[in-house]
Amino acid sequence: MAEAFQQLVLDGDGQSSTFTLTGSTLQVQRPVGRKGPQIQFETPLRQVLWAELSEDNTFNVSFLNKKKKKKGSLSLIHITGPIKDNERENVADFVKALMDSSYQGVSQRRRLMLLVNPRSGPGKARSIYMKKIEPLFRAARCEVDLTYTTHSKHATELARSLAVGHYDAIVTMSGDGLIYEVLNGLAEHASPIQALQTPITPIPTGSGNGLAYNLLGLHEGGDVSAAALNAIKGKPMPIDLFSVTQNGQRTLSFMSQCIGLMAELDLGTEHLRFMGNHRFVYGFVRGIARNRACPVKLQIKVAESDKKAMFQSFKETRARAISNSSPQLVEDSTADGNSETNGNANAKDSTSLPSLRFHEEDPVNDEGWITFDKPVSYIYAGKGPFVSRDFMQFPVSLPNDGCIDVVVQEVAPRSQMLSAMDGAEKGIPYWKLESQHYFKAKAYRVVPHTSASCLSIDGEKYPFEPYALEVHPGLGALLSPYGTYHTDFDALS
Ligand SMILES: Nc1ncnc2c1ncn2[C@@H]1O[C@H](COP(=O)(O)OP(=O)(O)OP(=O)(O)O)[C@@H](O)[C@H]1O
Repeated sequence: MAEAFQQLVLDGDGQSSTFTLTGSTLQVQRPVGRKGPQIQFETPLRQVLWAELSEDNTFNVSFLNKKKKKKGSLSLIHITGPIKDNERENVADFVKALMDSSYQGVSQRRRLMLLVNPRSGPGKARSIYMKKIEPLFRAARCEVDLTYTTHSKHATELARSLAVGHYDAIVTMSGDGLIYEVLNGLAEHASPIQALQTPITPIPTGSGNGLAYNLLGLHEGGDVSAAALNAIKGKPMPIDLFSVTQNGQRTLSFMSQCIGLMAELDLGTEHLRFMGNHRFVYGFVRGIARNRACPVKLQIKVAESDKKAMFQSFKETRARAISNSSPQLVEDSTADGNSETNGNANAKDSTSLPSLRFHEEDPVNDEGWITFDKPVSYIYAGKGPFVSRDFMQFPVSLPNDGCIDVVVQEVAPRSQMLSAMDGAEKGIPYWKLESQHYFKAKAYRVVPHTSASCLSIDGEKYPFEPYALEVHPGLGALLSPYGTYHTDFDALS
């Protein structure tokens, strides 16, 4: 265990720099120029990427510092200075203490498979990688295996033949779509259960980056440096995945499925991409103006439907996860090169995905299934509170509670539907909108009675035809600094 407090004073040309290691931060005080004023940094140890004493008596430290002006994004700082021969022992002790405490419970020199989609979002992923991410991985001495994806499904092909155990994480620079491709590639791997235990983590350069916001929260979710730091220091966090079957085809989903108004406002406005994000607002308002039902048969295997009980359980589970996983304090099972086992540990060596339990023709007679019998405006089901930066559709979602959150919006008066936009970024409709039903479910099935709508699975367009879904507890893994999603949700005051 590293000492809680340690100080290093270096006397470069008569002007001293002081490095202080407290229990949780590194403080640096050094002169700017020969006679300039002192500059001060105080950075959490989690943001220290590397420290070393080189053979030629140079002390180097690299860390990420929060810029106060630039919306609090992280920037990389290197400090280098000569030391004297007689300081070597002292400096070596300090470097060891700093490295031990900065990487407590986390393996150093992570081996990362990095997939950069140069066409994602506004098309800047390549330059963001060169300018911001590569220097950061280099500073942390990560071993990076980089591929620029060249075509659709390229990530699936690479994940399908992943060398299991070779990487500590798969990092994507794109949007949520590339994660979906990676997961479905891992699902087609010869050892899918093991392959899916390789943690995945996004660096947000796409147009939809919901997962990054769920992992890092609203403040850091859009910061590519914070996301790269999560790749370097995040801890494996098991997540539930979903099997969706349609027309005999099985795919894995990690984020959401949507039909009715909320799917139409996205997939039904693709021809309006030139409008940017305004197209979603246009699609929403158009949907409310039409205010039509999406006729479907919906059956749900319900685990919980009481909003207060779900909220209580969310608060307790979240608090437990955070206290078990405060940064720097958790054992990292990737430290020895083996990824963390998860809820499917007993199936670790299996050569196939978990078998399907709830996809039979008509499950209504089974225990726990209900049929939703009111006219439906939309169904949105998924995992992770945010489906996009400004829409918290699943406020009580937990990464591995073995459930999918299913939101069913009844057809309601237009004024009520419009009020659903109020506080949608904070999940307020969960409490306020009585016509919005919320279930924790183990499985659900949808049979459309119309062809006039859309089905979106993790943002991808699927035929608007019958499908069934079931949850696989802890089948996948992400990296997280917090052991749970970094979003909060409160009771109405
Ligand atoms: N070099 C490439 N050229 C074209 N498409 C690619 C390339 N590499 C990957 N893709 C595809 O680009 C898609 C990117 O999806 P993703 O959600 O990650 O990013 P995005 O920019 O948010 O996408 P979108 O705006 O389409 O939602 C993936 O479906 C993938 O198949």
